[in-house]
Amino acid sequence: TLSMCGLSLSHKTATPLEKNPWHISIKVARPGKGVESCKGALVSPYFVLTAAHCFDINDQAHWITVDVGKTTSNKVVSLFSHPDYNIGKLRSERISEFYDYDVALVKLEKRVTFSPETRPICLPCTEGTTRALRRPHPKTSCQDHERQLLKVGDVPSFFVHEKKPALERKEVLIKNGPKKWACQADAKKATIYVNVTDVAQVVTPRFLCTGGIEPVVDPNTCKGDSGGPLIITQNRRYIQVGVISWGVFDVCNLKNKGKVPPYARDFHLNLFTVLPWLKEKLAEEQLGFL
Ligand SMILES: CO[C@H]1CCN(Cc2c(C)cc(C)c3[nH]ccc23)[C@H](CO)C1
Repeated sequence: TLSMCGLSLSHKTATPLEKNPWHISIKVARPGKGVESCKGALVSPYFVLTAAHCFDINDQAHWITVDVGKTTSNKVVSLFSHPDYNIGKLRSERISEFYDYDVALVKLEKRVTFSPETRPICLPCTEGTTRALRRPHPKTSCQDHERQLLKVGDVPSFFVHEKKPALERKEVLIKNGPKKWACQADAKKATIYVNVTDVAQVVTPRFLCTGGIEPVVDPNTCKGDSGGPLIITQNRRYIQVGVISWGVFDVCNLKNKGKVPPYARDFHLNLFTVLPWLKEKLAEEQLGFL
């Protein structure tokens, strides 16, 4: 049977992981170069969805540890970054980091046993999401999912920031209507994008944009939130629509002394734009892709 996705415990005494049972912490310990911290989401018994920029072409599998539920360092067997991800693609235009298609799947050595603190999140265009959206099966299409989840306008969503031992939910609005263009335009205020003439060079159609102060002040991501899920809640079920990719301003960087500018925006890889790749890589996970 297809196990239920996007379920969590929400009572007062539930633990942080029971409230966010899909939450995954990823660490890459590069000898002589320190540890890179990223987050991810459990999407099936074998796979964790995260950001491609968490990894480097020279990373060895045994440098990567993945904390799932209460067990730490599940062994990584393979890493599938999206084939169109290439952080150095615009180097010739003096744009040092390019985050298009910033998404990856980590395959674990051992399948994960689900438990109250270890459960998968729902992915768009799967049967699990059709059920979570309470849409009549099989009439529901992938386009129906997109229309229902990413409505035109300011779309309520959240990401999870890990502040040990807590997992804090940060509510943000996806600017998916008239505010989208101002959201994207602020990307040019990022330090490394000074040479960017047309923002469309770096903010490609793959991104969802959050942050800023209109209509309300949105919390911002930190570098260490990279790879975590951007989540939409429907009927108390959790559906991942994005992967935290990059931000204009790292609110956790102490040099920034916590003063956050109004142009602090965050960009998330929109999962609806990489469905063929997701479907191919997760073909054996019985998620029932539409
Ligand atoms: C475009 O120029 C910027 C690229 C990314 N930024 C780092 C960064 C990454 C890599 C990932 C996530 C999730 C971030 N959230 C906030 C910052 C941040 C720095 C600015 O801090 C320069």
